Amino acid sequence: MAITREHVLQALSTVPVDANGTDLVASGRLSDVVVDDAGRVMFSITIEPSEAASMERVRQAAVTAVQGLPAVKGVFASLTADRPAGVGPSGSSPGGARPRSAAQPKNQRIPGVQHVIAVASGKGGVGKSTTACNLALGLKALGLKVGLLDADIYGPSMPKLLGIHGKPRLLENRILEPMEAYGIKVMSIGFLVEEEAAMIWRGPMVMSAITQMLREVAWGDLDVLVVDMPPGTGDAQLTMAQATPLAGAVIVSTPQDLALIDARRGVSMFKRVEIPILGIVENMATFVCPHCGQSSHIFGHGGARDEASRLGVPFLGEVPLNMTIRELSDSGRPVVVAEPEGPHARIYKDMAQQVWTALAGGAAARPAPRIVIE
Ligand SMILES: Nc1ncnc2c1ncn2[C@@H]1O[C@H](COP(=O)(O)OP(=O)(O)OP(=O)(O)O)[C@@H](O)[C@H]1O
Repeated sequence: MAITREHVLQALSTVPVDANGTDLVASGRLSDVVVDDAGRVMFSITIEPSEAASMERVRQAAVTAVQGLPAVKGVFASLTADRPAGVGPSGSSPGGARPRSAAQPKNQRIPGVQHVIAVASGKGGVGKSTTACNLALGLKALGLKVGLLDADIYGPSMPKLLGIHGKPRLLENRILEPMEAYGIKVMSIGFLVEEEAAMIWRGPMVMSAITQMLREVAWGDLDVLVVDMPPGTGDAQLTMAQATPLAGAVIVSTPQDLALIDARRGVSMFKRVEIPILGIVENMATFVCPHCGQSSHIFGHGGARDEASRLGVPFLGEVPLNMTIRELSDSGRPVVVAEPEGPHARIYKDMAQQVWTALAGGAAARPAPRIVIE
C-alpha cells in the first residue's frame, strides 16, 4: 500500500510537543507534508530559536513515528526558525551586525573536515555549479581529499554533472553515506528528493536542510569540502556562513554588468559575515568559434578581473564559453576528468592551486598585518 499524507499526519498526531500533551499536528508547528512517489516523506517543524535543543527531541520522535509506517522509504525532517527580528530579506541586519539564529549550530567544525569553502554567485545560471564541480576535481588532482556538497536546494545539479545515479546509504544514527564520483565524496539534495520536490524546499526549510546535509553525512577525513551554494545572497547563504566555519568563498560571475553587480553583492555579503573571499572567477569570458577559431567577447570581457581589483580580492581566472565544457557537463564527465591535460582543465587546476595555497597558508583572503618599524 502506498503511503499518503494522511498516514503521515496520523503518525505525527501521536507525537507530543509539550508537557500538556499537545500533539505535533494540533500544535500548528508543522509545515506542509510532502510525500513523493518513492515513499519518501519531507516536512519541517517551526520553532522559536530558543527551543532548538528541546525541539530536537520532538523532531527525532516525529522521524521515528513516520519511519515506523509501512512503505516509508525515508524521512527528511527539519527544525526551522523564523528569521531573527531586524534581518532583512537579503539577510542584512541594521548596523551590519552578524545575524544569528539560535536554531542553527554555531560555527562548529565538521569533524575530520579541514576546510569548508563555498562557491557562490549573486545570480543563477552563471556557471556556479560547473565551477564548483571542476574546482573540486582540480583540488582532487592536487592529491587532496575532497568532498562536494550540492547545497543548491532549488536546482541541485551535481547528480547530473557527475553522472551519479542511485541513492546514498543510510548508516547508523540517521547519518548518510556520501556518494562517490571520480574520487570525491558527493552529497546532494538531488539524491534524496525528485527534481520537482526539490522546488518545495523554500525559505526557512532551506536553512535547516543545508545544515543537515553538512552535519548528518559521513564525510570522513577531508582536506576540503566544496559547497555549491544556492544562487543569490539571501538566507541560505547566511545560514551556511553561520552554520560552519567557512574558510572562504569563491564568487563566480559572468562579465556582464548586471552579473557583476550581483557578484559585488555576494562579495559584500560574505565580508559582512567575516568570511574571506578566496577570489572571483570570470565564467563564459570569451567565446572561441569552433569553426574559425576567432575569439569574441559575447558578454564583454575583463569585468570580473576589474571588479576583483576594485574590491581588493584575488582574481582566480577566466573560463571561456566553450561547447566542450557544456557537453561534457551534460554527459556527467566534467572537463577536468574528461580532458585532464586540456586547456580548460588547466584553468580549473590553476584555480584549485590558488585556492589551496590560500587555505594551506591559513591566510585565505585576510590581508597580512602591516608591520611598522619606528
Ligand atoms: N564556461 C562554460 N562554457 C559553456 N557552457 C557553460 C560554461 N559554464 C557553464 N556552462 C553551462 O551553463 C549552464 C549553467 O551552468 P551551471 O548550472 O553551472 O550554472 P549555475 O550558476 O550553477 O546555475 P544555477 O544557479 O541555475 O544552478 C549549464 O548548462 C552549463 O553546462
